[in-house]
Amino acid sequence: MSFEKTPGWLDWFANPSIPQFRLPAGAVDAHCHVFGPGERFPFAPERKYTPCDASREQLFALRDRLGFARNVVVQATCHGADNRALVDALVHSNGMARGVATVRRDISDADLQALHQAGVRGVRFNFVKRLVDFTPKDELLEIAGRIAPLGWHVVVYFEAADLPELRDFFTALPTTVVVDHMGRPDVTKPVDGPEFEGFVRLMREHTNIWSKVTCPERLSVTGPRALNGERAAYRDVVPFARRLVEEFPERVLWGTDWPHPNLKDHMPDDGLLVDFIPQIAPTPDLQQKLLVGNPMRLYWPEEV
Ligand SMILES: O=C(O)/C=C(\C=C(/O)C(=O)O)C(=O)O
Repeated sequence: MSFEKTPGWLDWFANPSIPQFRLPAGAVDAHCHVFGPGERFPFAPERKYTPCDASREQLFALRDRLGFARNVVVQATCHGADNRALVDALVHSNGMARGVATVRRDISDADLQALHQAGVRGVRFNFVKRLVDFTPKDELLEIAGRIAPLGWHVVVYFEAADLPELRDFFTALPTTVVVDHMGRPDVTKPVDGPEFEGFVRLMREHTNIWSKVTCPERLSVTGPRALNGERAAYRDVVPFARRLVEEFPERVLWGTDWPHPNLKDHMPDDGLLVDFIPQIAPTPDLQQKLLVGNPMRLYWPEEV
């Protein structure tokens, strides 16, 4: 079956630069996806976008080029709750990839066990309206109750404006909760303004809540333009990510978000994204926790 990409779709960056920042040994790309290939793993009928293909082989080649050792592959909404492409990537990673799946309330215990065997260690609850249809909170709580005994966690993706309405639901979850992309803050607002302060307070008051300090390319208004010839970019996102890294050094994760779905104005050079890391995690200790210690504790606890 062939699929026509959403009009205007931006394909992932074909020839990413080698980062100047040398990743620590054992670094984990803790947020990335695989798309199909559609011929082998059809995209879900209920999807809100149709991407290009982005195979496990291409993901692992990027991993090696950038200097990562491991991946956490997150189910993309274009595959709905059909986790076959994700599982295929995990079982062909020689144990170097773990996964975050999307499941529905009717999934059997046997299928949950099979996902665990393949390397899945979490489920994703997506609240971004342009990506998914509404799922009742009671269904999500039921799923969370079923995956908690497996030692899994819940990854949540939402728009900042929706946090007030979602806060009580997040704090009721019986697992570790990992927030995608810092809850998508409006970086044109002050980093110590009421909006982001609300997110920081959520993490401060609930030590089971983590955040990915990812996707400057999605959040930035200043964009990828480097300053004075430096390779640094997305400078307006730095204060937000750096605040979380410095205040919660044991509860942050980083990932490329390759192959970068639904970007509209540019496609980032993944090597440039890696060079963004020292700006938000300015010391070797913070980099070690962000890139190795924290993701290993969450996804490979048996090896820690
Ligand atoms: O890749 C991301 O994390 C962000 C996006 C898409 C998804 O997460 C997805 O389709 O699962 C987005 O903002 O469009």
